[in-house]
Amino acid sequence: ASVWSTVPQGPPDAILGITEAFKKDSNSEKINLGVGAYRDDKGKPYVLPSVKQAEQKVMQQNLDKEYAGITGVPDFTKAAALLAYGPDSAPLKEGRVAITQSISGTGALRIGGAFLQRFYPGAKAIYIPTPSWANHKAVFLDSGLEVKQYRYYDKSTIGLDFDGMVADIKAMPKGSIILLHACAHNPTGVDPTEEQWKKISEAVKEGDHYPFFDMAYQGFASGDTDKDAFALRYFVEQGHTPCLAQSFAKNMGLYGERVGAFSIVTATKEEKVKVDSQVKILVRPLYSNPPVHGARIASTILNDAELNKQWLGEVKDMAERIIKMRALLKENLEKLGSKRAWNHITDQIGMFAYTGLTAEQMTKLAEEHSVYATKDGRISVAGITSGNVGRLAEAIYKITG
Ligand SMILES: Cc1[nH+]cc(COP(=O)(O)O)c(CN[C@@H](CCC(=O)O)C(=O)O)c1O
Repeated sequence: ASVWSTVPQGPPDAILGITEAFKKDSNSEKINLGVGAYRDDKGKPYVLPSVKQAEQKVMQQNLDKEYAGITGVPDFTKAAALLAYGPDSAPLKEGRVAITQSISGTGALRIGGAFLQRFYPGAKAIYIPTPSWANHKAVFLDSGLEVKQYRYYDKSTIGLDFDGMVADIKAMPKGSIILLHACAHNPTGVDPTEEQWKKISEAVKEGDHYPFFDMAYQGFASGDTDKDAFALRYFVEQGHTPCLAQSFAKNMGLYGERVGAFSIVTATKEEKVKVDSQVKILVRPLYSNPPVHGARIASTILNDAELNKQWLGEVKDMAERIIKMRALLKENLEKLGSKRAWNHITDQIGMFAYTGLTAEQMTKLAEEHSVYATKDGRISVAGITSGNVGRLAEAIYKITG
């Protein structure tokens, strides 16, 4: 038999597989609400003008193509840490934040998972919300961690199961690792309020748990990068020493450039130096050092006052377009006479709306109406345009009434 004759056929990716199905559909009116990637009101991918300008600035510098250091472009990682933790962050000012560039958010999560597997003094298990991003479980299992779950989403209210979440945090063995979506929870779009975050911080501290923040949408949720970093910064102010995965895929539209960062808040500068050394030892055999182009673009935007201001405006515009599409979809469904309550569509925040539709209904949406989205009922609101929202509402109404 051939050497690979025993390789089994694997299933298509829950999220990226939707785009494949979408591409195969010849219906000119087809709508792709699958992958969480921003689209403009014409349904086209959007390269931010600030990114185009930053890229031109980078090209004009005629930089070389030498290897970056293992932890990447320093001007990028410094600026990424400042964006996340904020100018008033004590650990940042005291030089206690270890940070490395990563292959976008996924790479940051993977470095984090592997680092925790190697050095976390407690149980090598991570608790992720129910539900969570479809790739979280695989990233952490492949990092060698056990993956457990905590209650997060309440199907009956299509909102946060706050009591369940806090009860589960309190029930976790002391010193457990807990993954928290910093803002714009994927796939539900349901975020804790600031008051609820404060209680979650207390529960995490009570259990001496270790918080791992995944911030893939900073700026993209509310349109304000400081507001979207509230949970992370509050936890740090409360004395937690979290680690953080950052992605610039969505808020800078750098999806394919793979720009991200992984950081760890340490207790002292000495500890930070040791942690840095072990992150380098972990990254070197993984991919040695990261791609420089996307990081140079992001660094140019973050470090140039003019471009940074322009970028913040563009992120706000993207967030606002999504918020508008939420309202339009709800309006259209109500206009059609739908008997269902759709306020969750506008109450939710960030890239996704968790519709509450069943897997069968999502399959029908695709097969009968050429509307493509993930089977869990999540739709990427960014795929909605003023041109297709009417047809989308009709399709949903025909299926749900
Ligand atoms: C919560 C979360 N964390 C990390 C990532 C990783 O992103 P990146 O920086 O590109 O590695 C994503 C992207 N998830 C959307 C994009 C497609 C994907 O699944 O990947 C999505 O859920 O559609 C997330 O939604």
